[in-house]
Parts: sequence; C-alpha cells; structure tokens
Amino acid sequence: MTAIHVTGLTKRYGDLVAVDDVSLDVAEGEFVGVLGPNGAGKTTLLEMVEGLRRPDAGGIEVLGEAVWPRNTRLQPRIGVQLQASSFFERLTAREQIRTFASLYGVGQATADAWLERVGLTDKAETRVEDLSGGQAQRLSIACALVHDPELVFLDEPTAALDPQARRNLWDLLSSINDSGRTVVLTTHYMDEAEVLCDRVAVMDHGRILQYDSPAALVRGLDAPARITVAPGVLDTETAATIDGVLETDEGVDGVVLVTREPTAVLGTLAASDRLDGVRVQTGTLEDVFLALTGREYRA
Ligand SMILES: Nc1ncnc2c1ncn2[C@@H]1O[C@H](COP(=O)(O)OP(=O)(O)OP(=O)(O)O)[C@@H](O)[C@H]1O
Repeated sequence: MTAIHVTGLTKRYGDLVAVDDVSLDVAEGEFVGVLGPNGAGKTTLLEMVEGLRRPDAGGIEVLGEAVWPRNTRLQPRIGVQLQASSFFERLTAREQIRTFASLYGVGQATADAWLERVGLTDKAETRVEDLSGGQAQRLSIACALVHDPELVFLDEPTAALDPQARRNLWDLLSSINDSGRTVVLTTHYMDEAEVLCDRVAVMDHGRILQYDSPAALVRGLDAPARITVAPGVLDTETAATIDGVLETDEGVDGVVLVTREPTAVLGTLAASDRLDGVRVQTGTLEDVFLALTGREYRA
C-alpha cells in the first residue's frame, strides 16, 4: 500500500514559491529522506503532508486518507517529532513522555519502555532543559513514537549534534523502521541520507530534482571510481599501464587510479600484491547534487 501520495503540491509565501509542484509517493514500510540545503522547502513540504500547513495547490493522501481539509482521524496514526524547543518546560524526561502518552491514552508503562528504548532511563528524573542535545533529540523521537504510529515524520532529527552524536542516533533511527513502520525524515546531511534511507528525494528551491535509492542516484551519475594506492607502492608510470586505468594522479595519500572497471583494476593490484591500504571511492550524493544543480552542496 502507498503510505503517502502527493501530487502537484505547491506552497507560496508572497512571491516565494517554497514548494513548487511536488509529486511524491512513499510506500508503506519505506524509509524516505528529503535531502536539501537550507531553505530548499523540506520543512514546508513535510508540514503540509503532516496536515499542519495548508497547501495552495495539490493533493495529499496519507495512509489512504485525504489530509486536507484537516483530517483528525489521521492524528493517532502518525507521529511527528517536535523540535526539542517545544517540550513542556520544567518537566523531567519521564514526565515529558508520560504527558505525551496520556494525550494519546497510552499507559505509563509504555512511556517508560520508550524511555528505555532510546537509552534515557538514567536521565528519567532530569529536567528537559538539562538534557544534552543528543538526549533531547532522543526524547523527542520517543515522544513521537509513544502511541505506536504507522507513519512517523522526523524533521532534521540530528540537527545541531556533533558527528559522533549523529552517528549514535542512526541506529535508533533505523530501528524505528525495522518493524515495518514508515519513516520520512528531512536532513541536510548527505551521509545520513545515504546510510539510512531506502529512497532519497533531492530537493532544491522547492522542487524535487530526483527521487531514487542512494545507490541508483549515484549510479545514474556514471562517475568513474577512484582507487588510491598507499604511498610508495606504485609509481604513476606503472599505474598508467594497468588495463582499465583511464587517468592517474599523484596525491598526498598515494597514487590515484581513475577507472570505470574497478573490479579488474583491483584484480591486477591484488595479483602484484599491491592491495594493502587501498581505498576505493565511487560517487557520493554530493556528486549527485553537483550534477543536478551545478552547485557544490552546502549543508
Ligand atoms: N512562514 C513563512 N513565511 C514566509 N516564508 C517562509 C515561511 N516559512 C518558510 N519560508 C521560506 O520558505 C523557504 C523554504 O523554507 P523551509 O523551512 O521549508 O526550508 P527547509 O528546506 O526546511 O530549510 P531548513 O533546512 O533551513 O529548515 C525558505 O526560503 C523560507 O525562508
């Protein structure tokens, strides 16, 4: 079944077209990322799909129901992560999630189990304003899930976290999707989209430029692979004679071999015992963004 069906969705703020004729389907159980730089229109798009912001044009169906005019039947079936700044003030983490639970008629034991699942049991008595950025994000994710929604929306769940804290959250985010729940998240971070998402919608200036799996987006680039051999292992003249090598380059990390046949080139390197310390790079979503927009990606 289709979890989200969006057609021709448009939202204007005065002269600015924040979301411009967007059509998008999300299948049930899918983990979808909306990826784009600041101001791309990600939040506006999500808020319309969540039923929080009224579109100027277009249709939105969520879990088989029309979202507009406001459809309260959908509320118990979807979870929306609030920004940590929207917590009830001066409550402890446990009081916060229990309050959310009670709004949905969910028992305290379930709320406490979610606190455990996101690793916050030892912070249960800490006031929300005293949680670290990562802890606050985990609490807001738990609050969005406490009523066991079929579909959950996360708006930049790892924003403002350091790289380690972001990676720590990825396991939690992917586990949310394990039980077949549909997840839609927005992110600035290419690596996050690449690791977590089944499909990524690349958004810029209100439009979805491409929507596919990270691997397919990168494959579509048709970019050659770059194989870096550790320094001192190979000189550029020899490297250039290897079958399948298109270009060579001497970098600080060693000699770089550019090729469209990485398997064959790696085979040749292995046969001459030169594989130690080899690094293989293929295209990334950053290359995809550059190819689609002509601009370097700036999160
Ligand atoms: N309420 C509003 N009134 C006027 N303009 C708005 C409003 N909300 C958003 N915008 C503008 O619409 C555009 C899209 O904003 P939006 O917040 O949807 O982007 P975003 O991709 O989520 O950005 P970020 O990653 O920075 O959150 C931006 O240019 C923004 O300034």
